[in-house]
Amino acid sequence: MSTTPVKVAVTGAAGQIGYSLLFRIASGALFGPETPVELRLLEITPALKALEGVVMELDDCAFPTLAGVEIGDDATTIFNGANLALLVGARPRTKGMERGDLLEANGAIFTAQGKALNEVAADDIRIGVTGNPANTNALIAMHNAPDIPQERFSALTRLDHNRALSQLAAKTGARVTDIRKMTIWGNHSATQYPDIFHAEINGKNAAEVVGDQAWIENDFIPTVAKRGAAIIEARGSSSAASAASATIDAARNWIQGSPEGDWVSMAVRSQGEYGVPEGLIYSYPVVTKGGDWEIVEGLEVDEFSRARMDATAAELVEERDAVKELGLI
Ligand SMILES: NC(=O)C1=CN([C@@H]2O[C@H](COP(=O)(O)OP(=O)(O)OC[C@H]3O[C@@H](n4cnc5c(N)ncnc54)[C@H](O)[C@@H]3O)[C@@H](O)[C@H]2O)C=CC1
Ligand SMILES: O=C([O-])CC(=O)C(=O)O
Repeated sequence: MSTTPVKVAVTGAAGQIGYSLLFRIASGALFGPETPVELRLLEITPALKALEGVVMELDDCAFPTLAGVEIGDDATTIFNGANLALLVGARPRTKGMERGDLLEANGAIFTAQGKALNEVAADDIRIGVTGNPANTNALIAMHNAPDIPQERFSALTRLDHNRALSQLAAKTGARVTDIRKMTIWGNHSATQYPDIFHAEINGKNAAEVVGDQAWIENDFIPTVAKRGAAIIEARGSSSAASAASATIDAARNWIQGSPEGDWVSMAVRSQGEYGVPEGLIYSYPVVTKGGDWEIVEGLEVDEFSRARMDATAAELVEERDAVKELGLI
């Protein structure tokens, strides 16, 4: 085992997703059995006691890969020297809260955390944002960390990607491992566009294998895009274990690379690829290697896809303009 632990900061560590995520990171699911991990856990002050309980449980697992845990409510202390920051904690929308209020509350969190990361994170920092509205929270953090290269920020659409794989597998009888080149375009919201027109099932075009445009339009796309709401409806609270699993998948592929001959979906800073306004954090098909990502370019986009890619971009433009108006970026 190597001796220098990787420092992984997790925010919202006492929350639902945290409760699944921390144990998997500590057990080696992210960096493998040979790499020790130090967890640095950020919470708001009232949640620190609950977080102490979670740390007691982490201790009780006696994970061979867990080299240490630090907890606290000060971002500058917790992010100090972090190599990877998973920003999960966010302010949920509560009754009577307008969209603007939500953006403002989260704006304050991601402004402060962006600044702290800028100040104290390690030079090789990678930042994955899970907390909603994930794309715009990532945008705010990125703008508040001017010394960190913009490509080090991404927002989580891997859960949507995994949901899409699972729905397509169920429809066609394939295994998820038979499917490649799934794409989620745009925002982690109901406007996202899960696209199977470039996907392959055992090397054959997925849309052709399905052969049912009505299913794609009326079933597949809305099921994937509204899955978060369906889980809340059924479970009484939002996806947590699957969100934690996707957070791990996304970070692991980012650092260790996407599978040969395949790609993954990540929301990353647009430089105008596929006609998306520059500067948005927009989900694209990406190939990753050694902590870097590259957008898969040159895919053909028909009218059906274009309309959906534009609609989700328009929503992100609205969110960006709202946070700009609030002076957050
Ligand atoms: N991108 C995605 O695919 C998904 C995103 N989410 C989002 O992830 C976020 C977390 O979800 P849950 O764990 O279920 O929520 P939760 O409410 O159980 O936990 C959130 C935690 O964040 C903490 N927190 C709030 N402000 C903080 C701050 N300034 N610094 C550090 N911690 C802070 C809270 O105290 C709480 O413990 C939510 O915004 C949720 O909407 C959830 C599922 C999927
Ligand atoms: O809406 C939420 O908080 C949950 C969410 O993002 C999802 O499950 O995709």
